[in-house]
Amino acid sequence: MAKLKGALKPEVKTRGRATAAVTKGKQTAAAATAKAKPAAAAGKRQRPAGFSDHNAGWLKPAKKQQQLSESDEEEDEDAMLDSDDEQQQMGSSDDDEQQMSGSVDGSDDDEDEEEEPKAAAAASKKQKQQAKGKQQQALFDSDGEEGGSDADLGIGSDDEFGSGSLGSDDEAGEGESDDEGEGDDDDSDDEGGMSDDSDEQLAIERHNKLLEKARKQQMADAAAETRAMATNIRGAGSDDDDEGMGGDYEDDETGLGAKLGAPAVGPDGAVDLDLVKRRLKQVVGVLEDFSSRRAGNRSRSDYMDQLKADLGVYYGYNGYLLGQLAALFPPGELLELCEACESPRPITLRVNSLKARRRELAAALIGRGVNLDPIGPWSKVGLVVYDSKVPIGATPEYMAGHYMLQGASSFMPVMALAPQAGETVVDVAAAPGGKTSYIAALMKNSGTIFANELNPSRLKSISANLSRLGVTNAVLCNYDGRQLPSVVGRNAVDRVLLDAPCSGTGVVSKDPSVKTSKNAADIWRCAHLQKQLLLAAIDMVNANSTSGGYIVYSTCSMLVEENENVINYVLRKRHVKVVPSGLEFGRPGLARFREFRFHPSLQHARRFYPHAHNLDGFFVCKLKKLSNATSAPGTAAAAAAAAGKKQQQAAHERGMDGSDSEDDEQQQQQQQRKQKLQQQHGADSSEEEEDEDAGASQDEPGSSSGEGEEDPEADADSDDEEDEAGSSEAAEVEEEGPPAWFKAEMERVQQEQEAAAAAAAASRKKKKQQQQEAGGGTPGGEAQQRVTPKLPPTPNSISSIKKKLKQQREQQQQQAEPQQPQERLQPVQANGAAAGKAPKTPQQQQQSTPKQQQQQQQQRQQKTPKQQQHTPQQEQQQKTPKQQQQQAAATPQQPKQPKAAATPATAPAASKAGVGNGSAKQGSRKGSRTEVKRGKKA
Ligand SMILES: C[S@@+](CC[C@H](N)C(=O)[O-])C[C@H]1O[C@@H](n2cnc3c(N)ncnc32)[C@H](O)[C@@H]1O
Repeated sequence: MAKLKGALKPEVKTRGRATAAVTKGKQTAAAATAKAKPAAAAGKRQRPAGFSDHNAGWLKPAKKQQQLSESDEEEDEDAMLDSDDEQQQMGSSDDDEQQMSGSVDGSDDDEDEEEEPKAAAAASKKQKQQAKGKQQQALFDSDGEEGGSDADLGIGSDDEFGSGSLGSDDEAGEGESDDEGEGDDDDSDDEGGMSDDSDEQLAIERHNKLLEKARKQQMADAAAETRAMATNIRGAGSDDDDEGMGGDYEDDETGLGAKLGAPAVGPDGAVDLDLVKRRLKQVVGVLEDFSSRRAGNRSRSDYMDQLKADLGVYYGYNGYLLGQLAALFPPGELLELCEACESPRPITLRVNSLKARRRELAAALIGRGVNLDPIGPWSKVGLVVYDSKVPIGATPEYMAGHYMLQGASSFMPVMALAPQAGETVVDVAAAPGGKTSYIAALMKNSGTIFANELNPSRLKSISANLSRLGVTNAVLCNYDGRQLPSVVGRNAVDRVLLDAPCSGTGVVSKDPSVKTSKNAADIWRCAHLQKQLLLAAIDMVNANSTSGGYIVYSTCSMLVEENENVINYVLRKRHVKVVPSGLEFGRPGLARFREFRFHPSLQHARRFYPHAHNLDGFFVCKLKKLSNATSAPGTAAAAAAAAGKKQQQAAHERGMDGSDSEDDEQQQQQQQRKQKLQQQHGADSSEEEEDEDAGASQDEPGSSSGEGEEDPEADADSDDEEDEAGSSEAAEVEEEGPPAWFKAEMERVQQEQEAAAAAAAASRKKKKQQQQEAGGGTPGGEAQQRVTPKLPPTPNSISSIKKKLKQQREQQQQQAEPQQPQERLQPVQANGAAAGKAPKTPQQQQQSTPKQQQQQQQQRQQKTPKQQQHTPQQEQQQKTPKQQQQQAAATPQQPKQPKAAATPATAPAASKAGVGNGSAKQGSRKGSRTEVKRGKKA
């Protein structure tokens, strides 16, 4: 078995510098042996984590560009996500874990030796690539648009280099002056090492395999060294103990390289990072097989404490962040994550489909010496750049706006948002505009994008990027995102993207200061702002949008407080639900974390990790707005109102049917429990059952979601979820339509109307009696009795309320107005025809009092055939809650229905117009409209 130090060793030494005095002794040896070290044997194992790609034949790296085939044409159209890839990616961590614990057994030695020559070249390549990490980064950092100084080096302005972090927004401007991109020439010979491999394997896959192999070898070396060291210490000659922490070392912590709790120092008394690394791996091995490998009576927390301490020393994280990450990942993965965060993610670009096609752009760039591949089958517009002979942010194609330098993870939120042509979309936190421009491309430059950014100094980066990329449908705004609803409007847009400012814990590789600079207070501050921004984002979206009604929330943080907990918060505050994002890979969001219990639908959210997906740490969650109500059904106020109303109803019904008090109590308890659940809504409920109950309150019938158009699978998922969770709340939402507060207001208005109508009826009755007493009865009065429609039993609708209101007003008018004999006949005559009733004889008409005639007119108008086609419920459903609200507000002063109703001022005009010629066309506008309609019907 090769006993050489891994290719990553020099990198390891570099890492430790910040936090420890480094023992230098072994570094040279590590560096010297690294080139001879077989970094990897490609292709014989399961695919490593990283980009997956089924487009291997699509384009070859630079040296193979002549092999470009016309069959590639279809790729852009047909690239499909392959879930197998995800399985492989997800499964890769298991694979890694096996290697971690099993690498000491040397089972892969033969394979290593066979592939050594090729792998050595690859390792050398890898080393150079790592050394060039800064060079690569500089390709992108040279950003004239964001304050970069060197125009020669490109003008890429990329969200990767824009800061998502609070308080460090200007990091985007830190572009390094870089002409090192040219230095890539030197490495071109090495590319053969990569391209010699099977054509079936993409370079990125090979790259990952090499990485993985190197890591595995490094672990094997470390284990061997550990054994050797332990052997030396113990004075025993055997180094055959492959059991690591098990076997001989069970009671001897020297197997760790350093005892638990002891500083890992070398002979010179300085911290020995090699020793730290070895202990890290050994401790991980023990923790993954704790019962058989722990030493003596050491507890798990002893090992965990050691793990965190060593991670802190080795990688430079502070205790707070390590605690958070350790709660998120099992030990082996935590180590992988820390390791992955030490190297930059692949450089990627997004083809601007407004100006270019991927295949053509790729060919052009390859021609300039850019070594690239499609990013993966999950994107039709992404390219991954391995290296380049030219500054990738300064090519003619870049200048012409054919592409945007953009981290692969930043594709995800826009893909989840899935903006449609012609929509109105808000990008709440837009600088430097990477996602905005992608949105514009998906919308084909149609509709409107409000691209907002708080930091004025970052506005120019958006402006420059959008201009270069040919985006013409964006409006730049400079507001605090929390104010946007009052600027753009509430319930006014189709979709909102909130790519929120965050702690940046997912982009440590770009900003290593995050490792030490973030504490609990920072995270809390971020989360607080994120919640406010997300509420504002939701408030802008129109739930009744025919094509949209969606909000996507994303962060480049891995912390639950900034992600799932923010979503869970808004689920309680607004009437939204989590829907599948449509992203086919990424790990599911968390429904449980530490003391948190989130809504189960949070599993629809997606998490991306550097070590698992070769992407920045990222979180994406898609929400569907269910109604434009400002309070969600889950809020305390809404729950109390709903519960109170139901209790009232139940009590009323029991009063009628005589249910016993035990039922009452049970029902009350049920109500209280439901109310409590709605208030807690998962965040602090501890039982699974409660989560599910709370879940029901988030569901809605799929019919109104409109998801099917863009995400059929999402629809199916939603339906499943609704079925599972039960739909009692959903039915309530669907049936009742308007929110609770609105209905309560309607009921109040209705009660007032009914009271007024009853008073008016009593008054009428009294008057009638008086008339009868005075004149011996009036046929007109009888007629009125006959034609007055009996109002339907108070449906909870605006139209019925309006009818009642109108009726009441008419009653009042009748009582207040002086009678005008000249005009009294005309409305009745006309109305009689319009309503399809047998016209009364002149005699009958004369017998009706003006009030009665007016009443008859109004009643007939209220029951025009058109109106009769619509039930009050239908009318209600046809209006948005906002319209209903406006209508309700306007109803008492300005009843709009029926349209034909003549006001007291216009009625005489209409009457006059009808006199003599039977035509209403010469009447006033209102009157004539009414009369024309009548005329036609007649
Ligand atoms: C993650 S970055 C956005 C990256 C951008 N979406 C892209 O893809 O190019 C977050 C941005 O939010 C901005 N920001 C911070 N607080 C804000 C607030 N209250 N309102 C709006 N934007 C804010 C920051 O200046 C930063 O530019």
